[in-house]
Amino acid sequence: MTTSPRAARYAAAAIRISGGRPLTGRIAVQGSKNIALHLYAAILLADEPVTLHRTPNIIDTQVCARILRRIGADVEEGDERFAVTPANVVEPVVDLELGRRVRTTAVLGAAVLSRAGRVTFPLPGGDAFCPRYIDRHLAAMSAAGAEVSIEGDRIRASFDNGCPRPFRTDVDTRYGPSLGATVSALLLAARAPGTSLITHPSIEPEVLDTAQFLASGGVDITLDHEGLHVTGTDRVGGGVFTVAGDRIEAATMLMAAAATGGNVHLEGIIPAEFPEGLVSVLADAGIALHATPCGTYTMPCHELTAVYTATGPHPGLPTDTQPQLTALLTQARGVSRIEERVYPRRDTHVAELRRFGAILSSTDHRISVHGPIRLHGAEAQAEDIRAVTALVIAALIAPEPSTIRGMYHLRRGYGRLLANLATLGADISTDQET
Ligand SMILES: CC(=O)N[C@H]1[C@@H](OP(=O)(O)OP(=O)(O)OC[C@H]2O[C@@H](n3ccc(=O)[nH]c3=O)[C@H](O)[C@@H]2O)O[C@H](CO)[C@@H](O)[C@@H]1O
Ligand SMILES: C=C(OP(=O)(O)O)C(=O)O
Repeated sequence: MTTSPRAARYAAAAIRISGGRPLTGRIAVQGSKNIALHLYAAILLADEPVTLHRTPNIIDTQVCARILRRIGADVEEGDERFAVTPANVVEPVVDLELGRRVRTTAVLGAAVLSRAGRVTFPLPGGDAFCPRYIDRHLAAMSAAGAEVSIEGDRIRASFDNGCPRPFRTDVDTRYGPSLGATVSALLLAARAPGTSLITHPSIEPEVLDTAQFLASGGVDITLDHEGLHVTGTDRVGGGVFTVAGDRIEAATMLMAAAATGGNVHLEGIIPAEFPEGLVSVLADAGIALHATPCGTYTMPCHELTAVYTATGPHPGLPTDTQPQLTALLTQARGVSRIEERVYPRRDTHVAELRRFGAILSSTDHRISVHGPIRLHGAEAQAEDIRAVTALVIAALIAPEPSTIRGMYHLRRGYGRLLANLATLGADISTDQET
């Protein structure tokens, strides 16, 4: 990931927390970071204006808005609102510096290729907790008829005849279906004149919501045992859409509350929006989710229990909740084991959690956590977006003051997480952000 001047400022900023108090109360969940980011790419296909509501106010959406502007779109950013009037002339480049800062760069690249017939984009950024491949994105581009070449960290793709042809592509990887490659393939197929087939697709909400967006714009999409069948159109409609609640932020908040012996009422996300794998591991640990008229409620949990679990593709346990779950399980009775199966490893939080007194180990993709442990205050450094929230949870448990650096990662994905924690009663402050 490249660093911007803002990233350098955030890197020096610290989050200060004095924990040891149960977090209790009611908060509103932001719109989903990952759904919003994939929709920002899909918007590039629309021939009519699009407005998204409930967009999270985070660094990643700001960076993508700038990328869209440089491509030529007329972009208007408001309070949790993002409106785009399509470009008459599409600049077929995902800005090389901005594109290195976000993960959806290859998906943006597919969108520009689909729309403009050619594109140059850099290798994506985002978290760097392990190698994150994009070969299935490039395979979808080739299958759609593009000539694809890689020069250093720059990828070029172009169609001879200026548009994608109907194609068949498989987006499976050794770690399961690729979410991002499924969306890239969808965006290419959406403008191909005929029916394409995407086999072994991811069915994460990011994919289904992007498919719904395209379907409402006139693209015919069906999912069956063979995969996603997509019949493209040469004119994609626009409209108004609302981004679903951020299930990862919601899960983080309820785990923070449970880890401190508190309970939380989450507005803007209902229990059915939490993946089954997450609901069942939380239930095994002793945390039940209840539906309320406008959200989700958790009861205080008196004793957390150790679990054996593994991350997996939707509707399994999301990899993006694994670090927070690791922190929570330091308070659960027994030895917990979590296998990371979406990535070869995702464990930058493990060594940092030890600074709080946690007893845990990590071997390749397996993490073991002993509990319950009385955590103490610590100074820790977060290296990625969910690791930072795992460390925040540890600091909320520890009664002594803690300092966590890595604010950039937090601001990349969460618009008001710290404010929400304060609303629940956390003693939390940050350095002045300039
Ligand atoms: C299926 C899944 O859970 N995907 C997660 C993944 O989406 P994201 O779209 O970022 O990543 P992918 O789903 O594409 O990657 C999943 C795995 O497949 C591998 N891979 C991917 C593409 C490719 O072309 N070749 C390849 O080998 C990756 O290296 C990774 O190990 O990270 C996001 C951020 O953490 C999460 O929100 C998503 O839930
Ligand atoms: C790893 C994540 O983000 P990104 O793919 O943007 O790096 C995440 O959302 O947990």
